[in-house]
Amino acid sequence: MAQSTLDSMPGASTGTVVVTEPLNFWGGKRVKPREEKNAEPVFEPATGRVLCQMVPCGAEEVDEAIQSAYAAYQKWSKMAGMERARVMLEAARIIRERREKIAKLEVINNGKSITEALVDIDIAWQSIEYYAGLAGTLAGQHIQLPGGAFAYTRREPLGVCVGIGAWNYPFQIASWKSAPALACGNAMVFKPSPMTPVTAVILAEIYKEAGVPDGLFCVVQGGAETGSLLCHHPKVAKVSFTGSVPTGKKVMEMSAKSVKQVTLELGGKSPLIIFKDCELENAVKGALMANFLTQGEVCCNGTRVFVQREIMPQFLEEVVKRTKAIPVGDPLLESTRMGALISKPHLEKVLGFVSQGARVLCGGDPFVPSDPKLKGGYFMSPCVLGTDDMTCVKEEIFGPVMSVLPFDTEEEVIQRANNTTFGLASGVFTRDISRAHRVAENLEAGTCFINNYNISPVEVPFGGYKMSGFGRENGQVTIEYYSQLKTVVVEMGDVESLF
Ligand SMILES: NC(=O)c1ccc[n+]([C@@H]2O[C@H](COP(=O)([O-])OP(=O)(O)OC[C@H]3O[C@@H](n4cnc5c(N)ncnc54)[C@H](O)[C@@H]3O)[C@@H](O)[C@H]2O)c1
Repeated sequence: MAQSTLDSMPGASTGTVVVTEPLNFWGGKRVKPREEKNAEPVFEPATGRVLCQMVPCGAEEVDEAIQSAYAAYQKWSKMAGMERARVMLEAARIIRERREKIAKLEVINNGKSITEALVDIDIAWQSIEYYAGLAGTLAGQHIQLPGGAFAYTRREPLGVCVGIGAWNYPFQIASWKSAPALACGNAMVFKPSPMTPVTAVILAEIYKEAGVPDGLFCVVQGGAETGSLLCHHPKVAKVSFTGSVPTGKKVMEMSAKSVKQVTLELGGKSPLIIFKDCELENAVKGALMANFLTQGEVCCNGTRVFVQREIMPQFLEEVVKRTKAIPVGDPLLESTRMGALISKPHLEKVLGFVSQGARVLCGGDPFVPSDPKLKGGYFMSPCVLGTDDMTCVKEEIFGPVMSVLPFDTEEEVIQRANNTTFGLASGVFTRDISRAHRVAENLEAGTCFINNYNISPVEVPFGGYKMSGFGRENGQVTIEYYSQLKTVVVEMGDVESLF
């Protein structure tokens, strides 16, 4: 298995790992692709080398995975919440124990720095631990009715849920979706992005080792076609999707045909508003955190940084100085703060945005690290832009590109901040607490950070407004997105019939 891939991890360095084990998982084990003919190469972003082959699952394989998940669901859903919790806590413990190996594999497949990947893996096990804690608390209500009759509600699972993931947080997305799903008694079939297929199957193995019934968490590999087979399958009760707005719309349309529930975690172009009364040092740090994690490939990034005109010169001086100082290079080195973008076409797309006539204050060029093994990697220098009204300020770039825009008044900046079809996140830096809460109230976004940016504790709901999607991940509320209420009405006397 990839237990063997994982075992090779401690000594692994960039440019050395090849993954050959099958990447599908159902029925409690890894499953070889039925036919190899549509195999696609998966690249290690830091070197441009082929890491493995991704072979998409066809209709029969998708059906097998779903049937195996359904069989597991029949057992798992009958267990008490506390029994499910014990298994999930064991899964969280195993992930914690193997965090370094899993993080390394994530880096090799995704290109992000090891420092960040370790945080991602920690957030993944924390999410499983958090929902394990909630599993035993799921309960209904008792409602007294006239004449001794009563009703009660039962919080029941939905059935087989599908998770479809993006490539920027592969292991974490699989955990954020499966943790609440499993806590509520569902099974999940997860499809990772075809660009990052290698770590979801490790999560599947860990769940199995922790004691879930075979089939409870399955992994099918593939792209759009496999995703569409999952969304159309009649035995699937819900689809939880993380990805771009155009794909999210398709997922919703396909799911509508058989009235499946849908959660959509989509893209963003989030505003970060910095008022002149802010603590400047923190605001600068906040702007960097809002733009440069995971090479800027983060859905909730605050890529439109609005700065009040009076403090613009000092702000720009600091931000540009620190952006230029970000160490870009081998993502497995602890000193690296920015690794490689996910793919060559994506790097070219991001560089294309920069070259659209914007005022470049720093970066925005292809970057070739001095280490010869990284020559074919997809690196660029982090970039700060200083002009308004360009495509860069409207469309999601999904790369290390921050746009800094001047503003004068609170009223004006709120109107400009909300002038977007997206609504995933937002942020405000100010020392004026009334202003902070007023701005938070008026921003049209699912999250508003006050005097910080891009922290995502698992206890806190996360999700979008407007075209950034609906439904939530994390927090107690997500239980509602993975369960349904049954009402049971109980008569204690005779039936009063009108007939
Ligand atoms: N809101 C969030 O939580 C969040 C988190 C991470 C990424 N994102 C967003 O994801 C996007 C980047 O990820 P991406 O490039 O992988 O997005 P994408 O939309 O191209 O792909 C996402 C997933 O959908 C699958 N897919 C593609 N076509 C499909 C179809 N027709 N039917 C079913 N599935 C299909 C892909 O194979 C992949 O697994 C960005 O827009 C980013 O903002 C959002």
